[in-house]
Amino acid sequence: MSGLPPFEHTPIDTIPTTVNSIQASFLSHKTRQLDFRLVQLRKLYWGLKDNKDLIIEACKRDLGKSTFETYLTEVSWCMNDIVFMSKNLARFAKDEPAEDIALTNKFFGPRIRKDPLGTVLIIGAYNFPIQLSLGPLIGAISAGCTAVLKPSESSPNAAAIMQKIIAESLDPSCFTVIQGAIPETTALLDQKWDKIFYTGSATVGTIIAKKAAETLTPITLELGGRNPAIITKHADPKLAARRLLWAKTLNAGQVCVSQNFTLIDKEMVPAFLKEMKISLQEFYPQGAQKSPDYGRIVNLKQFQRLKKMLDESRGKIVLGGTMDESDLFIEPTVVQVDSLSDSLVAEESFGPLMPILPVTDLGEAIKIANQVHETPLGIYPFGNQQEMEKVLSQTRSGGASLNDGFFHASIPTLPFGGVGSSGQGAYRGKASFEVFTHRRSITKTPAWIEGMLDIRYPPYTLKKQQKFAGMNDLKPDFDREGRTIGWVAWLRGLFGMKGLAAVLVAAGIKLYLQRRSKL
Ligand SMILES: NC(=O)c1ccc[n+]([C@@H]2O[C@H](COP(=O)([O-])OP(=O)(O)OC[C@H]3O[C@@H](n4cnc5c(N)ncnc54)[C@H](O)[C@@H]3O)[C@@H](O)[C@H]2O)c1
Ligand SMILES: CC1=C(/C=C/C(C)=C/C=C/C(C)=C/C=C/C=C(C)/C=C/C=C(C)/C=C/C=C(\C)C=O)C(C)(C)CCC1
Repeated sequence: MSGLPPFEHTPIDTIPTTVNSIQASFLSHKTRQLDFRLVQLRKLYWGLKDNKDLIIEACKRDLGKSTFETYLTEVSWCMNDIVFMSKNLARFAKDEPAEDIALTNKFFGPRIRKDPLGTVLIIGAYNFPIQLSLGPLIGAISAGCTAVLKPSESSPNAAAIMQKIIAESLDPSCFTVIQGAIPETTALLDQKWDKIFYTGSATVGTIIAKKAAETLTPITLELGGRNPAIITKHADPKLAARRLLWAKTLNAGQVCVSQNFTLIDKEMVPAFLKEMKISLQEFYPQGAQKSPDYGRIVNLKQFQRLKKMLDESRGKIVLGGTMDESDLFIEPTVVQVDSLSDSLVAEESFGPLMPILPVTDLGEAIKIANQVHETPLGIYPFGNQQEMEKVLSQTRSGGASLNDGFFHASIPTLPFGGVGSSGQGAYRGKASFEVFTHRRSITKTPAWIEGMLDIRYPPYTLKKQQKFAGMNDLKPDFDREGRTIGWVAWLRGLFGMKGLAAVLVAAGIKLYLQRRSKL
């Protein structure tokens, strides 16, 4: 008896009614109250704390995740997220004075109200089943939305324990879990949502985006990888090996942001492989399969997909390579490949396979990185400062870690998301609140100002137009060639100043600003 609840598909015919009632709760306005949101968040915190051991057990069963990794990346991750939100929510939710408002418009008190988007659907992925489902849910609760969560059916124990925690901790009229796979998700997508937040593959992301487009439903898509690491000849091979091995062994490489392939200067290959071997031995002295720290592939289907990728590779296995289907175990495996079309480079592995492709120089590495995936989720250059800056300035990606594998993604309050085909929208920290929030622009026109507003009403006259232009038109600080014009020309344009007067005033302003910046 583990105490883990069973995973049970939600009957499909109940889905429309459930969604209707969650929508009705949004329209009851109770989630708009800040106190209500805070209480929900705090109850979820205690629900997680009280069920910590069951979550650890669930992730062990679903993914062979170690207690350490489940604690770090799932339980403590979400609990910290809640404490952070609870401490900052009042600040995030407060009306903001609008930025960049001209003096004449200040009278109308322009401000930004943070409105909840409404009723949202959150669809989770299997690899970090708790974090990738509850992270967005914490954002939705904070923003004042009501929500339905559809966890991944591929991590059924984690899905079931989340359902229990949510049912016991949160207001069931506002937040609920629907369990299931494609049929249940399809039934959910047939409902009208105010936002869909999806984490998973680009293939399913496309299905979601098409469905959402039918009703102009906004979406956030957190999609997949094919992320490059780049090692130049100036990199430290020991650091690169250790850090990239970590990024591919956490959760047995089932991490959307881990490197999918490594482009390595050919001079560095022997040193890098030597250090990789040492690091692997240090991480798992008795071998990865015997280590309690190393996870398993989520299911047989994914195991066989990874095996096929390795079998079809024309590369040479230089480290690891053992597999055990009965245990869903795949050893951390480094394969030296010689072509971009190799099965290990062409597809996202989402497992502990580490192809390395030798290149002649950084220029070639950047060219290949851009060719394989124009906009990956992450990019990981190792080299000197100049080389890493060059990688940043000549590539695009959702995020980047210099001199590391996906460090940026392990900082919980840094906005996280893809770009282009690796996703759209970002969350975590304040961004989790914002992604479920509409920034509603508001003004209030005072009654007493009516006399001054006269110029906006017909009948229109040239005099009214000139008055409006005098008040409203901005003076350009650029000339007809697109060049920024200096202080002297700008003052001349602004005040009609002539020659020496403009030069003197400009010099005076410049001197004043220089002195102030020194203070
Ligand atoms: N960017 C991120 O934050 C992030 C995080 C984790 C995983 N991923 C990506 O997700 C992929 C692996 O995760 P996965 O296998 O759980 O993804 P997946 O796309 O197979 O499944 C994700 C979710 O979509 C649902 N789903 C699957 N097929 C569907 C269909 N035809 N119609 C409607 N819904 C459907 C599933 O039930 C599940 O809840 C990888 O590509 C990985 O890179 C991205
Ligand atoms: C201790 C001192 C210092 C600081 C040390 C620091 C900052 C150590 C950091 C350790 C880290 C970052 C450990 C790793 C944690 C890994 C985590 C949290 C992994 C998270 C994985 C995630 C979120 C996966 C996501 C997956 C997704 C989205 C898709 O699949 C100094 C340096 C300050 C000095 C004093 C001592």
